[in-house]
Amino acid sequence: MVDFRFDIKPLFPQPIIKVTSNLLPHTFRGDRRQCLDATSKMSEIIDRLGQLSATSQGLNKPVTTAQRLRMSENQTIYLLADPEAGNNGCVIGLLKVGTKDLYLFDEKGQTRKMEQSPSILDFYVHETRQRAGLGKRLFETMLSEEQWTPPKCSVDRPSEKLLAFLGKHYGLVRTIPQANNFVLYEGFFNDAASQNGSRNGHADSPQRTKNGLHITNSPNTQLFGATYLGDEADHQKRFGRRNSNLQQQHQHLQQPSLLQQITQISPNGRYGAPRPTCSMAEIIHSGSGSSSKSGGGGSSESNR
Ligand SMILES: CC(=O)SCCNC(=O)CCNC(=O)[C@H](O)C(C)(C)COP(=O)(O)OP(=O)(O)OC[C@H]1O[C@@H](n2cnc3c(N)ncnc32)[C@H](O)[C@@H]1OP(=O)(O)O
Repeated sequence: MVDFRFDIKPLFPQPIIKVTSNLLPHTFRGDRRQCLDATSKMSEIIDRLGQLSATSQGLNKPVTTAQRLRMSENQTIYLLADPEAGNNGCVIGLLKVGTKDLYLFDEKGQTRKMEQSPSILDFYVHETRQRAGLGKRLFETMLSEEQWTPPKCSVDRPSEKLLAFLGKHYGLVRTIPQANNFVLYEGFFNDAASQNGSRNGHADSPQRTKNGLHITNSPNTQLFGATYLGDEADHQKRFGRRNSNLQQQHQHLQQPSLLQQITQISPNGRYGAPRPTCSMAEIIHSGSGSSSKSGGGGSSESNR
């Protein structure tokens, strides 16, 4: 468990607090001096937990820092503490979520732009307290506060532990292959609400031209060309199964002008630095025939 040189109790009047870009607990009340003191301590807590999370995931730099949260407009960190542990209390876990504008493939392989899509960005429970239900407690609090449901959340390159967590607690197993590092589950695009991804989310409906081609200004379209939106049978007749479509996309990528475009929209954040392979997400992505480095819209938080 993570303790600090200062008493965390004043910052944690309850075990789970929310922190946004002002770097103050959502419960905070105080004058200017207290505010400065609280932000400084919160920064220390966030940086420490962010670093521990990165280390446990084998990342070479943290996805979560106080500085990044301060610069963000739509991210929230949930922190779980045990204020009564030891002399000063200790912090046990962190969950960072936010909304992202993402270009995503739906179940039919059609590109959709999802605006303000709910995303799980970083999640960590201290090693000494894992598998005791604390992750679920943190996650449930987040779902209730954000008014999200699990299938409507995209997950930024989940670790094997997180994949297992989502499978166990929420029955999320079947994924929809993507060309970026976000993992989506079946149900993401379902029903009227999911057309919006969530209360916040909003999907651009694809525009169909006379010849059935779907053209948007999305990175997927820029990279792979327009997508055919005809009936499934017709689709298969024209293009064969999705694999052969992806093969065509791959050939399309060989063209120099497209390679240049890829460079121009080369990923940042999570994509920015090398990371050891061999996570389940890696298997899912390679199984879909798509490259996790081929863009697809929406910046990942780090290179998980
Ligand atoms: C977008 C991202 O943030 S990706 C990165 C996710 N974070 C990490 O991988 C960091 C290391 N892991 C952790 O911090 C934690 O394991 C978390 C946050 C994923 C889950 O928190 P926990 O408190 O362990 O979750 P909780 O106790 O509620 O649920 C337990 C379930 O999570 C999964 N899980 C947790 N730890 C493990 C593990 N070591 N191996 C496999 N599955 C695990 C399992 O499904 C487990 O159920 P089980 O014990 O019956 O097999």
